[in-house]
Amino acid sequence: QDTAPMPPQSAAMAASAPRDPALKPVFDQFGGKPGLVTLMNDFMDNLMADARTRPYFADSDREHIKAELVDQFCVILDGPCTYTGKDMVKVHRSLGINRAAFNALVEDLQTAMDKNNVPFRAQNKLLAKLAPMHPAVITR
Ligand code: HEM
Repeated sequence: QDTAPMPPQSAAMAASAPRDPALKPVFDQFGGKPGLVTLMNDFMDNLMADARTRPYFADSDREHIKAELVDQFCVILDGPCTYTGKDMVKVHRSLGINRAAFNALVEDLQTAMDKNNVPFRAQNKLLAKLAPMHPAVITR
């Protein structure tokens, strides 16, 4: 069908994929949008304290990234937000990110979620949505 909607091809589109209403309780377990703001502060602190990830973020606009991440994760968790940030492929393609750096970032996110008492199952729901994005982010 020429008019059939295309399925998401990659993480580039995942943030704009159809929302999943089953995730609404998970959004609440993250503390809603205020919870995501706090989470992203801790997440970025972890990324900057981690020698594996710090080099990527040291010269970036970290306040801007945090704000975009709040909106993006809010959308992923079916919260009342809109992601207006850049395309995932375009943002990451010149950064030379490998699987080790990706895994390090996920660990730093998990540590931040633990600190914010996000229930383990809710953590896994988010991580399950992020994992398929790796082809958009990893370039080497
Ligand atoms: C699923 C994994 C990831 C997601 C969902 C994600 C999401 C994002 C978002 C939403 C932005 C902001 C986009 C904008 O400015 O409009 C961003 C920027 C950025 N991300 Fe990621 N990211 C991921 C993985 C990574 C990894 C593994 C690294 C490096 C270790 C990384 C490094 C960066 C950097 C340095 C920027 C800023 C780029 C710039 O300002 O030019 N990201 N990311």
